[in-house]
Amino acid sequence: HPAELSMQAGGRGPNGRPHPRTFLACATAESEPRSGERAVDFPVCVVLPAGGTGERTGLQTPKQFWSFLDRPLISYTIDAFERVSWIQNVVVVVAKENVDQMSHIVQRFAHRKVRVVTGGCTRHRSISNGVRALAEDRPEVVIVHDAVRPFVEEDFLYQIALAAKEHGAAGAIRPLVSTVIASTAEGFLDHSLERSKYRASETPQGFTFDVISQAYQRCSDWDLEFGTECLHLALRYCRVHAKLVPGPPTLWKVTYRWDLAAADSILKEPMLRSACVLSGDSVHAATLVSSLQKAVGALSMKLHVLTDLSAGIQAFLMKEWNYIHVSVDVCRLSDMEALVTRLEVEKRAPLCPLVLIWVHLNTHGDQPCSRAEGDTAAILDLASALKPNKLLLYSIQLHKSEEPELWEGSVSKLSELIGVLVKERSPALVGQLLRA
Ligand SMILES: Nc1ccn([C@@H]2O[C@H](COP(=O)(O)OP(=O)(O)OP(=O)(O)O)[C@@H](O)[C@H]2O)c(=O)n1
Ligand SMILES: O=C(CO)[C@H](O)[C@H](O)COP(=O)(O)O
Repeated sequence: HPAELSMQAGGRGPNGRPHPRTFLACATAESEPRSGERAVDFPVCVVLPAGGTGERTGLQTPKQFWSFLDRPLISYTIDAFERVSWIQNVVVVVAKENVDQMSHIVQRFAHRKVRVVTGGCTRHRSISNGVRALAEDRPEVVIVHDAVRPFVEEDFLYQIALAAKEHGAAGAIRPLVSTVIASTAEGFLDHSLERSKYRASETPQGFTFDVISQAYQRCSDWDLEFGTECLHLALRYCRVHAKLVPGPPTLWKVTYRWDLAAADSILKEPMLRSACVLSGDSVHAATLVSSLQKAVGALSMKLHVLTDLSAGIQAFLMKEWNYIHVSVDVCRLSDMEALVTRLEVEKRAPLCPLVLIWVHLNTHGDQPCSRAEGDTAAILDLASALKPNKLLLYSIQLHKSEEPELWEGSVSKLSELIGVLVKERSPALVGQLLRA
């Protein structure tokens, strides 16, 4: 016997389609300053050079505008600075032809500390323009950070800011991965450097405002054209020996095409680890969730189970990237809409798309559930309306078999599907009915 799935539509427009929803355009929950971090007690501003073309990626789109989960790379980097409460302004330097695009990104992702400035034809010229734009602010310290290094952490920025204030300049370093050698004009080995004595210079780098602005005022056109190192300008033109601070490997610069793939997987990694399950209080749902806990454990995923949408769950709703809503036998569209409304209020302009998986558990009969054509269309409608708002709604149906082997197989399939949906976050599959 097919299960009795009743869909009760709610919150629909005159044409029967769900009302389009709009997230509030305000600061992201992810951008709120984290409490408990150490704060510097002097003014710090940031220059993000983002005026390059990204030639080495071989792509038409400059890498800083390459999209990850529907958000450009530059926006992740900006977010890493905006969430630091003691950073005042972020000057983003872009090529003239990208100023409009950048302003649109600032608006779309509700960046609130950003000023957009036009760059130059080399990295040094772009940074120099960015520093000049801070002349009126005259912060104590200026942090310079490549826009294409999105994974910088607050704790490391704190170390750089403090060292810059104390020593005039400071920069991140990493061990070299290859030995540096010099070649003769004919292409033969001339000499090699003793690798343990050298370090790779990375960003962030910090400078007192006076040091960085004087360095750029005094340096030559040759430096601006061919130089690659701000710390060198501080040494050469201000006699400041920068303090070198060992940084984490995640500071690496997106340079080649495969770096884009690495960035994509690092950005998605935290989203794979957990999901918030709204199970209701039915015994069948509890059985499903307990079996599912074990199955997703194999994917190194944890489930936080909540039995209803009542108060006290705000913390979970805010933190999570993935939600699983379990309905047993009766699937009410209005329940799903209540959850969606709650998520929209709690998450506000999420950094990345949220995954919402609606699990329909059928406990009647021995056949997989079927659904009337209209019900499937209603879910598809709701999912399409939510997609532009970064809520990806999927649905999976499964049958509660009394045969342990069949039941185990279904739960294992369900866990596999959840793993894939959470990992891929594919807009193409929203609203589709999957079967476990
Ligand atoms: N005229 C330039 C050139 C580079 N940059 C920025 O400097 C950072 C580091 O430079 P790099 O990795 O060399 O970027 P691209 O110059 O874009 O890359 P490529 O050399 O492959 O073209 C990047 O954020 C880049 O946008 C800049 O602001 N202005
Ligand atoms: O690490 C850096 C600072 O020292 C810069 O990112 C690096 O110098 C940029 O150089 P290029 O644009 O040639 O990659």
